[in-house]
Amino acid sequence: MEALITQVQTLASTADETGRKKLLDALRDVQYSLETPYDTLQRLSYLHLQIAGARLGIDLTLFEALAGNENPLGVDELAKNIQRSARAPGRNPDLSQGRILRYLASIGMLKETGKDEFTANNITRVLANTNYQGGMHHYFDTVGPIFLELPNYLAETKYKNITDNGKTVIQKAYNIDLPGFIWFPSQPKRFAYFQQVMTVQRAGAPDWLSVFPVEKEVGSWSAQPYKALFVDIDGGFGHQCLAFRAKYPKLPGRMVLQDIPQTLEHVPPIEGVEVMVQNFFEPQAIKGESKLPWNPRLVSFPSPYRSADDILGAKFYYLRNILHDYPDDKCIAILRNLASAMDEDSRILIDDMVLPNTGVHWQAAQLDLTMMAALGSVERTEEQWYALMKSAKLRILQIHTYTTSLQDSVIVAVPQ
Ligand SMILES: C[S@@+](CC[C@H](N)C(=O)[O-])C[C@H]1O[C@@H](n2cnc3c(N)ncnc32)[C@H](O)[C@@H]1O
Repeated sequence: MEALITQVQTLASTADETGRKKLLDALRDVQYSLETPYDTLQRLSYLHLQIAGARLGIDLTLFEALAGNENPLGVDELAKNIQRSARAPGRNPDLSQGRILRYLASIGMLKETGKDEFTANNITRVLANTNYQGGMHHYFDTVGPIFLELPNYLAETKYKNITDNGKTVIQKAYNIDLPGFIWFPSQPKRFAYFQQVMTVQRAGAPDWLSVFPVEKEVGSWSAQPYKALFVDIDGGFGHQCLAFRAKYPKLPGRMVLQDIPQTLEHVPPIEGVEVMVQNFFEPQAIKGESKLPWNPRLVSFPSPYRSADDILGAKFYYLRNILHDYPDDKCIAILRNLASAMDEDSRILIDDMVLPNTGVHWQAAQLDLTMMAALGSVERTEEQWYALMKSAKLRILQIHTYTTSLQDSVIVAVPQ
């Protein structure tokens, strides 16, 4: 047994991302093949409890306490840590029986080192990180109730595909009329958790800059007089602007982060990145037509808008994980707003999943169902992307794929 485990670990340590994922899936298949029906019942029936356990551990600051100590901690010491924690004020948990801790250890979220004594493992360290904690909150607090409603919703709607973002499971789960992405920003706590997890999505996997040939695409394009090189449309906290600038510090041209005010008010200043309010359902402000000279006194875009007339078209209009939030009619509206802003050198870069027609990975399939249930949208197959772009009167020039399980890709598009 030990030899087998060492062999698997060695294989994993030398594998690339694709190989590592293949190994994980193969190990899962072996595990399931060994299950008795009762094992299967046990595993599936308690899936809710696993994420509830993670939430509990986060609320009690257990993961931070263990990850912050090299040595194992006893339950009494852990309880004292929780009382001292600024994030769990007034909490005085009874850990004396170790029930929560032993459950978390039994499902691998921490490690039991002796009687009433625990230490961190790799999963503890993930759950001690604020952004991953945001993810646990997002999936437990906000997405969880949607999953619970999904079977009944689909039974009531005769299992039709969900394509209307005003009639998804979210309206039933939260007793609201608004589409998810209109309702969501009005929920500051939920929205903040979501933005946190957005910053770590795909962490550890290759990113789009590893495959997209930025310098080649920029070629002889000139940023003169004051053109934007990169507009991150609904870029959230601006992490892609940061990554782009870190990789290409010398490329000329302005960097612009656009989003809605509810998001931008949480974004700390980012050096070299101008922040601009832009609703993507309204005409894109950074556009090809230039009527007025540039006003050099304005070093950042005030909110709300400055005059759009003195802003020149951008080289790249980048949309990461935006179009998968919307059904086709809304995507077409977003894309048309961009198409009418583009000049002949502009390119739309869509950073989204491009699914194969068969053999979709479970991580992609679960995201797709979440999109359907919450937003009436879809993770599109290559065929669906081509059809959507044609309807938006755009032409796909290339598709650069950079992850294997999710098939994250950059779709490069121009007006037809
Ligand atoms: C799925 S997140 C993607 C964020 C970012 N592109 C990323 O990959 O991390 C969607 C973003 O769209 C923004 N958003 C939602 N509705 C919008 C609208 N009507 N106009 C502009 N941005 C919007 C949200 O504030 C959020 O930052």
